[in-house]
Amino acid sequence: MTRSRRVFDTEELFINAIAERTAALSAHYCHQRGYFTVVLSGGDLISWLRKLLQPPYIDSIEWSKWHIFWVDERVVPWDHPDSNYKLAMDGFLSQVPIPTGNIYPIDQYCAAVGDAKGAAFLYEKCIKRLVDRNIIRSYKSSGFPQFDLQLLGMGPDGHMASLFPGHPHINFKSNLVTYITDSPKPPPKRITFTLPVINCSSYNLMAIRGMEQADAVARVFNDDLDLPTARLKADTEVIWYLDADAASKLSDYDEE
Ligand SMILES: O=C1O[C@H](COP(=O)(O)O)[C@@H](O)[C@H](O)[C@H]1O
Repeated sequence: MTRSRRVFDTEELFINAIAERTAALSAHYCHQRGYFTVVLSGGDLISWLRKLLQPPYIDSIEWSKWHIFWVDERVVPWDHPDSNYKLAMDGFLSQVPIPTGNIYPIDQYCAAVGDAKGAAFLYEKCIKRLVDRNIIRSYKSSGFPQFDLQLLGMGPDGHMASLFPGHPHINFKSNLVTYITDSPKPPPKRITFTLPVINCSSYNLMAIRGMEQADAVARVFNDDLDLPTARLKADTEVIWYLDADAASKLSDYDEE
């Protein structure tokens, strides 16, 4: 596995780099397999995908081959303002021609009634079904899902997906998807990929901007394993895209 890190001076350069890398990986996997499996997170990440909605990307990407998943989801109705699915639909997915059947939100009924356990169970089942159909690759024949690209963000406390510092679920290994009902960041009910699934991904792109994240970024690069984000790996490459504020407490970095 390689780990690369780039620091960008402007938001424009930062979002251009996300679009460029995503489009390059899309071209690679669409050509190689006929599918591109993309895992989204919530938060600021979605607005940073906006370059993909513009030329040249909007016209050149083979959107019909994309399959969309969520690394974590808040267990709220699909149309709730806290829903990561709604965030992605409103800000990105509704504006690209990805077939509806290739978009995999959490179960609508579980979301509506707030059944976190049921939502995690059904999401795991959905992922396994797609591994069986060979839409999601299987990690080195282990049966574990291997996504092509996960687009991730980090909270100021160092959480990624819905894996929070100090919570035992960071060590869960027996499920692909787990759930919590006591998230320190609202809303409390969430489902999340477990760490082994996150770290199986071929590429993990972690995008972080802002001064609020600077302490956690410095701790991550000092390998402070109390922070879930410090445990991020990938099968091929972990790509860190930061802005100057987020990188400001690192001892060394190259600005672009
Ligand atoms: O609650 C969540 O937070 C993280 C980080 O969000 P950010 O806005 O600080 O980047 C996000 O990655 C996750 O998907 C979301 O559910």
